[in-house]
Amino acid sequence: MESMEGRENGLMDERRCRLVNGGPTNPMVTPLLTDLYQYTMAYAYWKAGKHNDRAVFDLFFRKCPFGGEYTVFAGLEECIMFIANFKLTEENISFIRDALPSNCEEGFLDYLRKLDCSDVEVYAVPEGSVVSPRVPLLRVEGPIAVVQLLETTLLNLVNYASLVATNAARHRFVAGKSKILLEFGLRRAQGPDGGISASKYCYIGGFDATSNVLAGRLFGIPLRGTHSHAFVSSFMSPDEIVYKSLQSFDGSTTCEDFVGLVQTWLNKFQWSSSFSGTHGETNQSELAAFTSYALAFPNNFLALVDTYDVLRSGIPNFCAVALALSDLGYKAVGIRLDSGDLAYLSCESRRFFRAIEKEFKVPGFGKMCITASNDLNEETLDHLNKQGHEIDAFGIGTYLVTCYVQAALGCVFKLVEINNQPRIKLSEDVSKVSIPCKKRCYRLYGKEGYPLVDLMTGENEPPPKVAERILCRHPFNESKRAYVVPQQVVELLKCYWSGSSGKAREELPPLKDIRDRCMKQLEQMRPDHMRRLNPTPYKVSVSGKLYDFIHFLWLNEAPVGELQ
Ligand SMILES: Nc1ncnc2c1ncn2[C@@H]1O[C@H](COP(=O)(O)OP(=O)(O)OP(=O)(O)O)[C@@H](O)[C@H]1O
Ligand SMILES: O=P(O)(O)OC[C@H]1O[C@H](OP(=O)(O)OP(=O)(O)O)[C@H](O)[C@@H]1O
Ligand SMILES: O=C(O)c1cccnc1
Ligand SMILES: [Mg+2]
Repeated sequence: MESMEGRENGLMDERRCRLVNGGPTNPMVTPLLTDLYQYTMAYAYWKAGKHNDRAVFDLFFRKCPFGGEYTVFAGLEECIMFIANFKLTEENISFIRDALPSNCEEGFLDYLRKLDCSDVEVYAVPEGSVVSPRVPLLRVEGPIAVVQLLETTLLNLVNYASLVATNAARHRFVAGKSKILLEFGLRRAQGPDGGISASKYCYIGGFDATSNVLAGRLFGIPLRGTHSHAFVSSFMSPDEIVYKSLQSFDGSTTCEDFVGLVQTWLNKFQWSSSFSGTHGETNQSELAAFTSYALAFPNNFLALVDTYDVLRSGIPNFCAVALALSDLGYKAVGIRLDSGDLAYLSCESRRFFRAIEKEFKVPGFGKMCITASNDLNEETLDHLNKQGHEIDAFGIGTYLVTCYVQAALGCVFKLVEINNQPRIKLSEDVSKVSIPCKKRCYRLYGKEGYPLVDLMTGENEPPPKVAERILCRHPFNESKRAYVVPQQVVELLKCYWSGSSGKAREELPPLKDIRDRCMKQLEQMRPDHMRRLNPTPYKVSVSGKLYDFIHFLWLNEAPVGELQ
């Protein structure tokens, strides 16, 4: 399916420059896109003279979405652009003044006037990485009042991005590498930002293209599309077609009556022994629509074949037009099925295409691209695979972009250290206890090249070394521990923002590189972590030293109960 051909419109570099200078994609991403309590806390920190206390926060999630054991991290570029451009305007400041209680001191407004992220540092896992619960995706360090003000916006930028990228990756996993995946969700997405974000992050997660024109413009994502039922049903009869001539592909001849040529082909099916009985009269208004589309796009002809009757009308009509094009040296692209039993209809369509290739000696006709759409999701892709089908490309909208199976990822932003003092957040629910300290995080790989475990250590602990045995402990379950001899050690958190400190930081890569990273990392995962049913949990652990410290702090902070 080549219509509206994938245009890698070379915008990637231009886009990056625009972003660096212009800030996040969505102009609503400003310091006011936050919860009120971030400003009330900032005021209270300021009032207590504590606003410049040095804080470290971790942004992480607690459980992989969709019942899986992997998550794709996305949204980092937008976070860094937000931080780089974090500055309150006078208008913002006067709005905050009105939003806070009237007894708040004016001095706070002067403080807000000078506020930016020049004293903030962000360490993050590279965007497009496969990540696991509890491991910080971002570690944000800086004056507590400023970092507190970043919380909601950073969570907003990471939560949906990572959820939908993971959803896309899961659809890719079920569809298989060889299939074309098209994101068709804009009309069903949760508002304009939902639509644009879905297109960007589904591309990272492994989709090939989008129908969303603005996403193509903004991010250089390949654009693809077919046509709708409205186009088909807008035609009444072939008599409507006024401009009937079509030049051959090589420009050497002109067919003055392309409509007639199509009709000749349709008649041939009726007389051919191979096709007799497969169809009677086809729908003439549909034939008119297909013929018109071919006249408009002779190089990119495809047809939505389910408006009237796929096998009795859509397919023979499509084939008649495709064969007429073939007479003039053009190669049709294929069909789209948007209703009915997609497995059955795709197999029958393929059978018809192959029969035509054989009967009329048109090489390649049997390989015509079959696209399917209509409420597709991971589950239906899996069912289609089990039944056997002949679909080459899937157009997926609603279930993909709305993340129908799971509404949110549940990333949180927790204080782990203040003025070099580690902090812990306790909970009755062990999975909600935060892991204290400014940490370093590593991915340890085993002999077979698979990642074995993600390991968190204290900041000043020596890093794990290749071929050296290291104890990895479950952060909360005493009995779960293992020695690991890594064959490769990769540090996960890298510096992406260093304020005005001059410290070296990572470049923000083009979207295509982020997508490549994602594809590569997903391929590297051990297959049992990836399976849809009861996947093996991927291990996330802490060093022995960090384990001891967590439990020391836990006992220190938790009040001892008294039984009466
Ligand atoms: N072979 C198949 N196996 C499993 N699910 C399928 C198969 N073929 C289609 N589906 C799914 O079944 C559902 C059919 O939905 P529905 O009955 O609403 O559509 P339809 O009647 O085919 O088309 P429409 O109402 O849009 O004309 C869709 O979610 C589709 O993705
Ligand atoms: O089904 P989705 O995964 O959301 O994919 C996008 C859908 O949008 C289009 O039609 P639309 O749904 O607007 O109308 P139709 O289904 O009635 O043809 C298209 O034909 C798909 O069916
Ligand atoms: O191009 C298409 O076929 C398309 C685009 C959006 C939604 N449904 C279909
Ligand atoms: Mg639909």
